Amino acid sequence: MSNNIKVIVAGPRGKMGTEALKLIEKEENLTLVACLDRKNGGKNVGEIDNLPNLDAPIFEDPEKCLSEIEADVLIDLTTPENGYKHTKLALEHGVRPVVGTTGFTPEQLEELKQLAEEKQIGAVIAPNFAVGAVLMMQFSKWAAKHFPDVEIIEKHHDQKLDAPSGTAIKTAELIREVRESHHQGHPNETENLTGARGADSDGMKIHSMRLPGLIAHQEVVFGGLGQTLTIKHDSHHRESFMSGVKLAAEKVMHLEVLVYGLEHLLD
Ligand SMILES: NC(=O)C1=CN([C@@H]2O[C@H](COP(=O)(O)OP(=O)(O)OC[C@H]3O[C@@H](n4cnc5c(N)ncnc54)[C@H](OP(=O)(O)O)[C@@H]3O)[C@@H](O)[C@H]2O)C=CC1
Ligand SMILES: O=C(O)C1=N[C@H](C(=O)O)C[C@H](O)C1
Repeated sequence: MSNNIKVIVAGPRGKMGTEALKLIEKEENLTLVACLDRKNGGKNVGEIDNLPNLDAPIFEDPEKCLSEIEADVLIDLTTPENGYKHTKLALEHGVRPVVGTTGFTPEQLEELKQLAEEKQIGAVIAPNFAVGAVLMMQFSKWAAKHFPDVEIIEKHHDQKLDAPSGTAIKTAELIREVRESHHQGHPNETENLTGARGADSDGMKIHSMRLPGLIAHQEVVFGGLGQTLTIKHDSHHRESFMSGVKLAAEKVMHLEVLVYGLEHLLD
């Protein structure tokens, strides 16, 4: 374990960013050296209402932040567009990105992977930092070997920007590694209301629900002759993601490539 990891957090006022600051506040081996926000530039974290009382400057300009601050890791919990820009800039400045932000395109992921390889800098992009969710995805991959007919139902709070969730996309990708590509349902089925059958990923269906009161939940439902199997995970609180964020911040210090998914860091 690295002793003192100097961390920049992007998106500190967000739901996840604030939770990440609380994590850093209580972990002795993590030190907050700056935050990247889209307001409050020039202020100190400790001055901002509802944020932990941590002593670190806030920057609005990512280039300035990464040039002026000596940091080991950038934890990004922002939006797809900004998260991608921050990750790229961090790699260019030799700062290891730990990215929870979802909604990157496959092309962006590939570009970031190549950049990390070129710079020989570790990076972690994890669509879900909750260990239970990682297990749910791995169990689903196993189940899909035996049950090739599967639908994914992901349920999130109604402030979420991207659909389907990064977790649902990653689950479908893992299932695709073992499932023979085929259309599901009746070959002549019609949608009398557009979208009724959900999004299509290689014949698998993905359904996205957005409601107040939800946090982050997913069910992977497999159907076989005379039986169904449901693999389900619920994050009831954003604390559920923080042990994964900590693990990623520690492990990324020893990586020289980009890894996509927390499963690559778990024993
Ligand atoms: N990997 C995982 O385990 C998890 C990933 N996520 C993902 O993390 C991301 C954040 O989620 P969540 O915290 O719920 O979202 P929030 O909307 O609560 O937080 C996002 C924060 O990012 C800020 N922001 C936007 N653009 C910038 C920028 N250019 N520079 C600095 N800050 C910026 C926003 O500022 P403002 O308030 O001004 O809009 C906001 O405070 C999402 O992509 C989500 O899918 C979420 C949960 C778990
Ligand atoms: O936006 C969220 O809240 C979450 N986003 C991630 C995703 O898109 O999968 C992880 C988790 O589901 C919460």
